Amino acid sequence: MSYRELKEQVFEANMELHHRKLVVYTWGNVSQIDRDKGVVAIKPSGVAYEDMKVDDIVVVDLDNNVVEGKMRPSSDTKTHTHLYRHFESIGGVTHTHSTYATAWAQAQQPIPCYGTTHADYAYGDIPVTAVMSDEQIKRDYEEETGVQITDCFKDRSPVETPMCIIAGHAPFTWGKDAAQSVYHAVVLEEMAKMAYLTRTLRPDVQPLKQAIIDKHYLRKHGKNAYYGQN
Ligand SMILES: O=C(CO)[C@@H](O)[C@@H](O)COP(=O)(O)O
Repeated sequence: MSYRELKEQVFEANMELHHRKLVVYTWGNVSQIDRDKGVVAIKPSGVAYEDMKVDDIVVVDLDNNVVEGKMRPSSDTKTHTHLYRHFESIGGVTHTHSTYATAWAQAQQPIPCYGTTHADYAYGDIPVTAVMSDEQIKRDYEEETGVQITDCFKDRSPVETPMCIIAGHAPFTWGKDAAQSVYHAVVLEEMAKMAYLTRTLRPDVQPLKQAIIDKHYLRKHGKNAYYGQN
């Protein structure tokens, strides 16, 4: 894929985030990797979605050096590249400050799987990172954000749970490409809203029983999946 094609896909994915009303002003970013070339295209930092153009998308390598582009890349670039280096199957990453997912992040609570809408997309709860230490914040904040995320996935699959919420901050989602990572950001926001409403209606509600989680997740994503047409 040419840099131009990669930048166009990343631009479209960023615009989809805006179109879905998951970002206000500049509060989010989407990237996509070309693993053959070892480069990532990402939104420029601090540019309003209304003003952004394809040529503003910045291409960086996996060590965060700018390879192409006149603008400074997203301030969260190091988190994105950390995820690409550690989750080898992913091709796109999205970060938003969408309201309900961010509320769970600020409450520093994982999002429990209360229903089948959630189980259709993520296998179990949505993990929340640990709160960063002062030392980590000083060391390399954006890289450490990535470390906090990958630490949550030592015992779980980033394919089965393509999303995480960052304590005190906001969500990150990922997928096979930029478009799918945005799709997961939209899904996460709906899941977070439903979970919030569920717990508000019934504070002592328990997570969905495992057999139903298994049924819903696996009928859509398991090796014998039968949901949809593929
Ligand atoms: O998390 C934050 C701000 O808290 C950032 O993701 C958000 O403002 C977007 O930053 P960039 O414009 O991508 O540098």
